[in-house]
Amino acid sequence: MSPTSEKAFPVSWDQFHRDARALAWRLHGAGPFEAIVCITRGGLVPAAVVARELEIRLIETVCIASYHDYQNQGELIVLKEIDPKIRALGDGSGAGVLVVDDLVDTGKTARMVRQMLPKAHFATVYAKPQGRPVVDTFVTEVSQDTWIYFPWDMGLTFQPPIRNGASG
Ligand SMILES: O=P(O)(O)OC[C@H]1O[C@H](OP(=O)(O)OP(=O)(O)O)[C@H](O)[C@@H]1O
Ligand SMILES: Nc1nc2[nH]cnc2c(=O)[nH]1
Ligand SMILES: [Mg+2]
Repeated sequence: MSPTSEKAFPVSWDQFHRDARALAWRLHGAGPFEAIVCITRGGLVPAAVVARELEIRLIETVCIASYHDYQNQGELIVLKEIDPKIRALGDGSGAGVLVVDDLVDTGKTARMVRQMLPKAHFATVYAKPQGRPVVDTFVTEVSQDTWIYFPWDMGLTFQPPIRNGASG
C-alpha cells in the first residue's frame, strides 16, 4: 500500500461480525474444510467467526508480519510456520484447508502462504484489486487507495462539529 492512502474505510465491531458471517455463508458451499489456517494477527478474528459458523475445530496459525510501519509494507517475515501435520493434509497439497485473513492488499502475504499450501482455499473479508486474484472468496472490495481501519485498532474519539471545519 502507498504511504498515504487517500480514503479511509473504518469498520465497527458490528460491521466486522456481519461481514465475517457473510464470508462464512459464502464458504459454506465451498467446503468441506478439515482445518483453518489463519494468518496472524489480522486473520485471528474472522477465523474465530468462520470456525464457529462452519463448526471447524482444528485451527492453526501462520504468523507473518510485513506492515511494520503504519501503511508501509516492508519485508515479509515468517515468525511461525504451519505445523507439518496441517501441511500434510490433502497429500501435502493443502486441499481441504481453509486459509483465512482479514484482508488482501498487494497480495504478497497471501502469495507467500499459497506457496506453502498450493491447493488450499483462500478467504478474506476485504480485498483490494491488486490482491483480489490471489483469493478464492471474499466479501467486500475496496479501492487500492483505501486504508481499512479495523475495530481492534480504533477507539472512540471526539468529533468536531461539521460547521467548525471538520473534514469528511
Ligand atoms: O496483501 P498484503 O499487501 O500482503 O497485505 C495484507 C496483510 O497485511 C496485514 O497484515 P500485517 O502484516 O499488517 O500484520 P497483522 O495482521 O499482524 O496486523 C493484513 O492483516 C494482511 O495479512
Ligand atoms: N489495517 C490495515 N492493514 C493493512 N495492511 C495492508 N493493507 C491494510 C489496510 O488497508 N488496513
Ligand atoms: Mg495480517
